[in-house]
Amino acid sequence: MRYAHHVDQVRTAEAALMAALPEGALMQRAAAGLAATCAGLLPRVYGSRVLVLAGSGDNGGDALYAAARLARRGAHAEALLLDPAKAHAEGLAALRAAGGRVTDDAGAFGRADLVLDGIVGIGGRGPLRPAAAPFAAMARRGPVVAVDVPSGVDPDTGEVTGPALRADVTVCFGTHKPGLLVDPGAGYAGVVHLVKIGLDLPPAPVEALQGADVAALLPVPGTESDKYRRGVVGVAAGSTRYPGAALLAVAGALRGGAGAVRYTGHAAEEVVRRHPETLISDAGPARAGRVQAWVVGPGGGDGAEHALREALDTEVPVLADADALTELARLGPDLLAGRPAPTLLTPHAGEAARLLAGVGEHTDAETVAARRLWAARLIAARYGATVLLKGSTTVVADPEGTVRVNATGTGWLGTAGSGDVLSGLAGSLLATGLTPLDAASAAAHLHGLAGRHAAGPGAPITALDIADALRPAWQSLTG
Ligand SMILES: NC(=O)C1=CN([C@@H]2O[C@H](COP(=O)(O)OP(=O)(O)OC[C@H]3O[C@@H](n4cnc5c(N)ncnc54)[C@H](OP(=O)(O)O)[C@@H]3O)[C@@H](O)[C@H]2O)[C@@H](O)CC1
Ligand SMILES: [K+]
Repeated sequence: MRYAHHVDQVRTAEAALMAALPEGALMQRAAAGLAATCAGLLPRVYGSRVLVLAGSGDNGGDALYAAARLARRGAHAEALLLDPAKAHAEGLAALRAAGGRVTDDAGAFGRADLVLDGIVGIGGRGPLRPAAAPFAAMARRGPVVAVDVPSGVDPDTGEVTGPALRADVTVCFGTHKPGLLVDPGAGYAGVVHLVKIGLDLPPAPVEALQGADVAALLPVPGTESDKYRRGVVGVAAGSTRYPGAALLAVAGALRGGAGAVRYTGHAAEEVVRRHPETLISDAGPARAGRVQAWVVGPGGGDGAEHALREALDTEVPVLADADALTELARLGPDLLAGRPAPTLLTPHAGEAARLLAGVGEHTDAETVAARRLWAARLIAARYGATVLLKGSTTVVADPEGTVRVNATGTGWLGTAGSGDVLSGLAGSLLATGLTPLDAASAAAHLHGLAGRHAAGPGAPITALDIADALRPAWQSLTG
């Protein structure tokens, strides 16, 4: 598991630890870890050109001390001070003592074998300021290593509102920051290395499951299991106009761990032809027969409201997607109030914007994509439901405030019907007894892996390719 903490939590833990340590000890721990990572990135430290972009705070201090360590090993280290009057005095003295020097030649950026971005860290707000902004667009020769956070990325949210410095590697201290795990910020962070510095931190508000965490969640049928004990997932999807969504949701559900899939809707014939193992019910969710979770909405068309209302009237968890979300946004969160079982909503950015409009927060898909944590948390809180917000880095938020992010996805997943497979998969995991938070985060992880598996080194994929790749994706976690 990767854990991420907010800036105020880091500051509190830092203050407690600093009080117990000799002055400067924490910064030396950070600088030592940073210098070690940089040394590993350089073919050899001796003779290589290292440039520090140093801002006005301790982030610049970390970078200067790290450069001093590299200078002591023979690197040509230079520092470009963005706010010379406020540069970290002790760090600068250490760099000079080690043979490094200050430069005001911006061309050093393009010549450096490695650039340390010490412009701003957790003290940062907003985009790069004018003195640093040109570096965001400048050609580079060697890797850029962000110190703690890529400058210009909001550490708490991952929001990027203007120029920011794209890093190849980010070395963060004590804990991850949410902005390193959530896009668009995550896209600026590159590979993230954590340097532990001994902070005593509270429970993390944002976490990212790793392969082993997901493997531990996935259901394993016992020897006594039969299809009913493993869980039956109901799928109310598809319409005469959109039968394909039903096929894809069922395809995902069949590979999601439930023992059986029960389908109800207008695409029964197509579903059985393609997936003969599916149980078919003529009645809607209210009378379709026993299931442990309902998936409702993909390709639902005009019938989506009726199916949603019937599913919500049952006593089992409900996953609402696509047309069911549009209906929910129109009808408002009261529709979910008082349900005896949890609800999982799986919007893409456009549907999320509709759900937000349903609670009086008028926004658009672009804003949702740029403010993913905000959007997912707000929908979860206002609808009292768990939310899986699809897109680059999927964000899962539950109404209690826990957030999980998933980074296994690939751009190739952005293909028609991909979301239908995901909702079937997540619904299937719900039916096996996982909580909405676990079902959604495991499904997002598996779906992302399946997309990568299907796309291989890089090729367009179809939604059915993703469904077919769910089995090898699952095996790659449990094997
Ligand atoms: N916490 C820990 O456990 C440890 C922390 N450590 C390190 O300390 C770092 C935090 O240092 P910090 O508090 O001095 O703040 P920092 O990020 O350097 O910013 C300095 C000033 O920059 C300014 N500024 C704001 N936005 C800006 C922008 N967009 N572009 C340009 N400038 C901007 C703003 O000042 P302003 O100009 O607004 O007055 C702000 O006060 C942390 O990230 C880590 O590297 C480690 O050493 C050890 C353990
Ligand atoms: K930085």
